Amino acid sequence: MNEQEKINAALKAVSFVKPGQVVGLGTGSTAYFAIQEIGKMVREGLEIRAIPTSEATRQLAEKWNIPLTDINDISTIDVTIDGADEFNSRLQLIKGGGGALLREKIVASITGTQVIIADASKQVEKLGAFRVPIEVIPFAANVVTRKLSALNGEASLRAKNDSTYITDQGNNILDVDFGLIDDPAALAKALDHITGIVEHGLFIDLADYVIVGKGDQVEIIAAKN
Ligand SMILES: O=C[C@H](O)[C@H](O)[C@H](O)COP(=O)(O)O
Repeated sequence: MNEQEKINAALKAVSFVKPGQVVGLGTGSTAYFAIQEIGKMVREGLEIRAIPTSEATRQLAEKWNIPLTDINDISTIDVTIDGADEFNSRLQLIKGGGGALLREKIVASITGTQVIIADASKQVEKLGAFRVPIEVIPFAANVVTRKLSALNGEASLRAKNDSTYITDQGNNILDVDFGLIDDPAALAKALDHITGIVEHGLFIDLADYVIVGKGDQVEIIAAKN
């Protein structure tokens, strides 16, 4: 994990933001730098409306006086800048380490240009060293845990400060070890069909670009369509 790589990726990503756009604001320690930079651009006169992907990001955006809008009042988001926990060469992602995957995926699903920013440690050949975060309704946590073991997934209920972790939607997170994942798209489809899962952290065909900081360089990787 390299802070300067995160900063460099974030500074590159904000060049995707243009005046008048609706902008999705991601969550996490990498998105933090992009939000801060967008805040400075707003202070210098950039006019945008933004949609935060978590309550933490909402607070950060408010601190920077970034104008916010309600996702229910718009039909598309022009560009979203967000982080990731892992990405592979097909720009498939694991997200949700910070618990924000549900709003992040909703935002990504209506975003025209999804820009992921990361330091070099996030780039992997196969996804899965980072456990897949899965948001579940509390009522179903054990039901889903048992169904996941049928998919060779070992689930742990996320905790924070000795209590069960609660998402912005009042749900829980299972962090699931599937080992290294041979076919993330197939696993994502299987997870889509488990009742009780609200959403999972496998992001398939959602990233248009990954901007990765590598030392003092920045690499922009575009999705192959
Ligand atoms: O739930 C959190 C998000 O998916 C984050 O974008 C992801 O965990 C990466 O966070 P960070 O940039 O702090 O590594």
